[in-house]
Amino acid sequence: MTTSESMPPTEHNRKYFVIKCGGSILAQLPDEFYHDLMKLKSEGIDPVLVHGGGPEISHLFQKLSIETTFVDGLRVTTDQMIDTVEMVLSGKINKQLVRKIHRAGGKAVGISGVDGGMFRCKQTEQALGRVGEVTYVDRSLIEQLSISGYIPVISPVSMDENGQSLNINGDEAASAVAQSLHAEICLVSDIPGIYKEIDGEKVVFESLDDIKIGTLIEEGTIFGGMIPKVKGAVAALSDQVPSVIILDGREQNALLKAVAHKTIGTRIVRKELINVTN
Ligand SMILES: Nc1ncnc2c1ncn2[C@@H]1O[C@H](COP(=O)(O)OP(=O)(O)O)[C@@H](O)[C@H]1O
Ligand SMILES: CC(=O)N[C@@H](CCC(=O)OP(=O)(O)O)C(=O)O
Repeated sequence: MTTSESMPPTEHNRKYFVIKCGGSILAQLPDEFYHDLMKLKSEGIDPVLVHGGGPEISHLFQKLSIETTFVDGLRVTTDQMIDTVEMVLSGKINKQLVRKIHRAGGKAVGISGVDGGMFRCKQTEQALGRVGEVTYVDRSLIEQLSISGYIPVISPVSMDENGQSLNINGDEAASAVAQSLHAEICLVSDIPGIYKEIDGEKVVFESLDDIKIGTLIEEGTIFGGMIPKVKGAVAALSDQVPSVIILDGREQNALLKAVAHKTIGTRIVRKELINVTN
């Protein structure tokens, strides 16, 4: 996946690659991961980072003796909790990532769904409290930063039409960003891909389609934080987003392999595409 050498990238022909870094893996990502980001950028592919930070938020709530609950992988977020969520995601974690990219020799700008009114969101459902879903992404800020040589680092925290902050799941935010940029997505987590336990052994699926994913959720093979991940992935699949890959960010050259469509992690594609390639 490279851009033509004769045609310098403009906002019209840029090739974006959306990378979502889960909170489960952030602290364990090797320096090589950040160097590979720079490599992508130097090869004419614009990485756009979206991050989570669920474990860090849970850890802080535990210290504050505030109980947290999840429904299908989404954190029930009360009015009292939302500011803490925003501080952890848009403050601490966002800036940690920006610092790491700079240490690797790159340039990054940390923003959240609020900045430039990038995400338009609505509350998901009353029972989840201040949890939202993205209904529209204005890609202009991402484009401007990318054109200027920066890697955008996006915290998913956002707001509704009244300016009230909303907690958005990182995987769902990444899916919305990728749809808007017509980019492939790489969901970086702490597992080698989506697996099923067979005779006590975790067998990783090399590829999965939307139909099979539905079955795996129903039978309980896919649970917890993996649910918003695969739902976001399936929602993003389109002519412009042909596949989404879920992988372990600690694997050697994970990002480069994902971009080159080499065998790594689990690739999620639409059913008709699996039929064509298999
Ligand atoms: N079938 C599955 N294959 C792999 N992981 C799964 C599966 N079902 C549920 N999970 C869980 O999903 C977790 C990844 O989701 P999550 O904790 O939200 O990660 P992240 O913080 O990286 O977004 C894994 O650590 C694993 O416990
Ligand atoms: C609504 C909702 O669940 N928001 C997530 C946002 C962070 C996130 O998505 O973090 P991971 O990618 O590490 O799971 C949360 O509060 O945990």
